[in-house]
Amino acid sequence: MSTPDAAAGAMPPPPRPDAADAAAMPPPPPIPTNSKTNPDLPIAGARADIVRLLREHDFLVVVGDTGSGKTTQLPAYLLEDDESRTDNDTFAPVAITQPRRVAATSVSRRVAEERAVTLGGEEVGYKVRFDSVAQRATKLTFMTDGVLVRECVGDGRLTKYKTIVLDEAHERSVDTDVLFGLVKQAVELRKSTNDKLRCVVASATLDAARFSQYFDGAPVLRVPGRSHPVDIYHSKQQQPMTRFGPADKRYVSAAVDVAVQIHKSQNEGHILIFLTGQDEIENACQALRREAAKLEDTIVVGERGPAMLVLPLYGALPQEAADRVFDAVDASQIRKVVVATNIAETSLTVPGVKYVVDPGYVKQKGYDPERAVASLVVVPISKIAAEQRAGRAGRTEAGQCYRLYSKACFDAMAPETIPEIRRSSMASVALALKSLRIVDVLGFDFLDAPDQKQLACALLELHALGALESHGILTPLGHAMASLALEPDLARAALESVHFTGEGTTDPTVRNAVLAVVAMLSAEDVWYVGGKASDRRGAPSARRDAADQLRDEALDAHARFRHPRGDLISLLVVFSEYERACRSGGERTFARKHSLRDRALRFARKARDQLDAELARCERRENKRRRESSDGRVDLDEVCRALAAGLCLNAAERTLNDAYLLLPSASAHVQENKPEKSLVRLDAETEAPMSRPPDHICFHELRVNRHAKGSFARNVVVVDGKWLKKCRKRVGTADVGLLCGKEASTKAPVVVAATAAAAPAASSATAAAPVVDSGQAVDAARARFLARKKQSKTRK
Ligand SMILES: Nc1ncnc2c1ncn2[C@@H]1O[C@H](COP(=O)(O)OP(=O)(O)OP(=O)(O)O)[C@@H](O)[C@H]1O
Repeated sequence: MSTPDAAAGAMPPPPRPDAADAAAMPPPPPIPTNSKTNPDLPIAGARADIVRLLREHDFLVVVGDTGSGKTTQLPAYLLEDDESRTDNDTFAPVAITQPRRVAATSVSRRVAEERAVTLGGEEVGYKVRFDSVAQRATKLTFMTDGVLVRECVGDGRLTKYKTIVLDEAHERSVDTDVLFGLVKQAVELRKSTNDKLRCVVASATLDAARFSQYFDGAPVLRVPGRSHPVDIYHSKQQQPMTRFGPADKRYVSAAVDVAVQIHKSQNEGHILIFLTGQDEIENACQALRREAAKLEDTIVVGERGPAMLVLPLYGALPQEAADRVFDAVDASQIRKVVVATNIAETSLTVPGVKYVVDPGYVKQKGYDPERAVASLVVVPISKIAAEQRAGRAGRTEAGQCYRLYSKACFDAMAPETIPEIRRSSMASVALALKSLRIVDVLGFDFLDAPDQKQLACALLELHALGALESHGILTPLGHAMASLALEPDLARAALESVHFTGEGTTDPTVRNAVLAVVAMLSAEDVWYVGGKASDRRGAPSARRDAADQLRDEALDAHARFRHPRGDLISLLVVFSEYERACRSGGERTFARKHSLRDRALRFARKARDQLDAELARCERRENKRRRESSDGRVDLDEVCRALAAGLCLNAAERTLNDAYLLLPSASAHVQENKPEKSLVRLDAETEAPMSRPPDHICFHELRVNRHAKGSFARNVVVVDGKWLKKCRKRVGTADVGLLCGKEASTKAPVVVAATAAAAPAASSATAAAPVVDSGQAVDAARARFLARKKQSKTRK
């Protein structure tokens, strides 16, 4: 079927998906007279087409310019159409996915405002990780992709909903890509029933033909027109790039300078600056505040313009801090300067933003499958991202976008962002798919099949962590891991702390301690070190001395928390002392006094409470009883042992010169090109409290430090070699073919062949068969035998 491509608004009338159908089409449903939608937005012209096409097709692709009204208006059209109908064929409840929590919360608030209803009532709500403001019957629920993926885990047919709107589909996070396949499957499952599920895929910029083809030849509706025009200015200079990202951080000071210039010379209107991460943002905020203070001092009486209000916005910010960005202010008195990561790139409307400053970089997740380590790298953005950023300036009035890169540089940008699934750890993706009973994960219907090698490694990791049987079925432990809102390694640690798979009762002090560590790892970095890193290197000596002093003071303040058993236990000490401070009402001063990040502590506390409830559900299912702790003291051996069970695939042992040698990853036995032996070191702060370097460590993160020329294990915990041996006993014993529910073959391992990434999913999975040593061969044969036995039992 060819792709129908419709247009709305000022364009010629949309060609129908099929001419014969069009002739027989019923007239478009009338727009309710009491509509609470905005008739002035470009999407309003396409309203009738949206409703009609969605009644006729299971899938609809809507491509509309940024600000045309896809996010806020389209779901409301579906709701109002329901209200004007008398039959039972309704669109609501509708789930609308957003790539990020700040988008889900702020957009739902906007829609509730437009509809003059209370957020969290029957009409509009939101659900994000660790926070749900919605009822079961809420008709329009905005949620992150991740939340909907997790709902699919519990209900593969998504029976709660009648329509799914996959918004910002171009963002291509792992969750979005998984959702494409899951929603497609749910629509298929409900196709032949009278409880149809429909799906709208919406974006400002996506390859409509590819999406249409993937979603069963869905019609494509184009909605041209922005709410307001945006003038774009390019810089004449080119930022030098290296293999590791921009050559220096000049773009941060350049962005600050441009914002200050705008503030001094331009009319009212808020400014939005895009930077790559929290540290950069906090540094830029400090610089902007310094500039604002200087301006205040030099302003001539009577010439005072609006004062600058500098606000950060990044993913790890707690809700209240993020909310400040959206608070209404009098623009004649205050000019907001919001310094944000790319979380402000899609869906968000910061009312009154008129100027966007875009240096053209983003921090992206990368993944090194050889060492099974995730990393973050700063890379140039794609054209799509640049357009989205510019789009933020024209939301509530005409705007301007200042690109700190040349037009030539823009022309050279990649057209779209590489999907996250192509550059991240697949462990949680594979776990989610397995918990949906998708056995042949390598054959899953992805829009873009991820790297087969990474996916195969993820399966091996999950098997090594005890989440998968050798024939690819999820173990009870794996099911429990999938039900926790955590990465598989941390979920494993949490479940180990309650002896999920073992005998005995749970020691609540150990359980709570592990949960505290896991919650702290889910928050932003708690250790706050004042002074800019760039000031400590190569700055004039006075600035360097001041920065060094700030840093030393912070490290001194942190030293009291540092524990000889490693950073993870130090985090536990911080958390416990913070809790004590909260109980005595001293939480407000605690962070400042000890040079810690208050937001991280508050976030961790909330995350711990949520995890506590989730883990309690698992314990109830397992019928675990809690033992009364005799004296309330935490058995740190048990805490470290539980953490080791989760992090055992990130483990290293000491070599003679106090460097640490990484233990083989779960997939090392099937690697065709064996990875180089990798040495890592400990940070000075981790090492300081230890009387001697430990023999074995596990870690949560590995950082490559280009200045110190080496890799450093971060968030380390000291573990016992015996524990590691026990937790790692499944490492290297699995067969990827079997893990995908197929027969193991004795041929070479497809998973790591140089051509594996390019091979189509299904065929590579069929052929997959790791090379195994004789011990592993026996295990694999036994697994095959058990799988066959199980199959024949099922047949009987
Ligand atoms: N919080 C808000 N305050 C003021 N106006 C808003 C707000 N949210 C949305 N709007 C208005 O509604 C318009 C449509 O917003 P909406 O988010 O629905 O557009 P969109 O097409 O989804 O854009 P994008 O593709 O950028 O997400 C905006 O351009 C803006 O004019």
